[in-house]
Amino acid sequence: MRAARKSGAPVLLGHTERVSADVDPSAVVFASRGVDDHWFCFEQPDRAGAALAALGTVARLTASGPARFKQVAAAWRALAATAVSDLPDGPPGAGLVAVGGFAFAPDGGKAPHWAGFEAADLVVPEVSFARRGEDVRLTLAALVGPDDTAEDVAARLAARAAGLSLAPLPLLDPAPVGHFRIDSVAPPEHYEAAVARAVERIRAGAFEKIVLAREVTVNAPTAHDAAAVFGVLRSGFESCYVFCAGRGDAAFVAASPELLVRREGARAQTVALAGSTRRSADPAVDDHLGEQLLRSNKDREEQAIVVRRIARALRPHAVWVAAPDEPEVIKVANIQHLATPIRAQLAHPVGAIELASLLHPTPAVGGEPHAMAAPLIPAFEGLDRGWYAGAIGWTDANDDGEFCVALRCALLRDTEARLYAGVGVVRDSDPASELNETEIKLGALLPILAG
Ligand SMILES: C=C(O[C@H]1C=CC=C(C(=O)O)[C@@H]1O)C(=O)O
Repeated sequence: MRAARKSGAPVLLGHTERVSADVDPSAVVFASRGVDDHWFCFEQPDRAGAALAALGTVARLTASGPARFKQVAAAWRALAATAVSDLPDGPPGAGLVAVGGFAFAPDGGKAPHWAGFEAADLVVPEVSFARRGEDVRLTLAALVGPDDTAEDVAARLAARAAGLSLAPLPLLDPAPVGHFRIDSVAPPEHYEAAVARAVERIRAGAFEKIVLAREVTVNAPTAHDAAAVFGVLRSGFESCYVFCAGRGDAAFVAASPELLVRREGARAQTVALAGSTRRSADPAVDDHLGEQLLRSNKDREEQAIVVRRIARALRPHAVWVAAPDEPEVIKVANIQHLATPIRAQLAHPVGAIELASLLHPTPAVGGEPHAMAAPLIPAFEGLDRGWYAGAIGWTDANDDGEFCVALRCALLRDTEARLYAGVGVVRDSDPASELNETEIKLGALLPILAG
């Protein structure tokens, strides 16, 4: 109150406390949503149950255009600079945070179905939970005005906390009654033709790589249940970033294998992910497929382009950037990829949002050189990517945070789901194989959403 009165402006207040290890942060958020609430759940189950789940809106920071990362970072910094909260303690993400996402394109998400998902869109939540292992913290936040009394603010926070429900996540109906309709928004032949045209341009020397995506819709007989879908994803894709961001009656949900950036103090971490092959239920065949991927010149080049660009983007801001010479194969439920973990020691304070902006879009989702490929992506794809292939995550009051790349995702609104999957196209890409690769990637969510 004193800080607000002194400045004459509202001040962000945060109170954090430890809660029982039994509290399931995402389940609480899903169960406690009101119709107008924004919500956000972000987990990586394999990393000691790492979770950040948030509900409600103290402030919403939005922007559009090429400076959108910078603009929301500045707005968050202004709020965090005068904030009053407990000393930082507990797992990453405990305390005051801003959570949300950035569309792939600077002005992305203009199509009607992306309504509510702004090109840069962070929410400072009223309630947030952070978990690592057995340590679960609850943070309650409010904007305190010069005329507020301590009793008013305490009553507001207590009312929010009292409205939280501990119900578990709902189960997905295993045998829904009715008919599901699956449609490729553009015919698959169009996609193959786009890949063929991109390959021609690459061979003519216009650019090195471009990522082209498809959109597939699933119309269900009843409304898609984002909470149940999230529950299935987090138990089937434990190594992935499983997230769900809610805006009104829409939810954007995913199980993404790709970290865009994690910033902890002066350390930044990312991964160069590209090159894909399917999984097999037979372990010997599965390993053989992984070996083939490691030996595929086409996939190695596709992935090396990503490593080079990330290192180039980080170097001007880092004391050192470290990456192994050879990629490794990572296996996710339905797919395997080439991956190179990349770490950097920052030379000066660059916040998590600025790091995301330096790296986004990597050639795992954009192209190389990006300036040449960028205008061709919407032209070849004929779709509004919205938040697909954008950056989703959170940042705290110290500008630490974590953003993943929104892959293997779907936008759910009522009975409609829109799924997105793309592939990296290089000079040796074969249109039919690339179409098949989109089917493998769509296979992460299709069986869950299409009954
Ligand atoms: C663009 C996507 O995946 C990227 C990440 C890993 C492997 C990729 C590939 O092999 O093409 C893509 O670059 C997607 O899943 O929609």
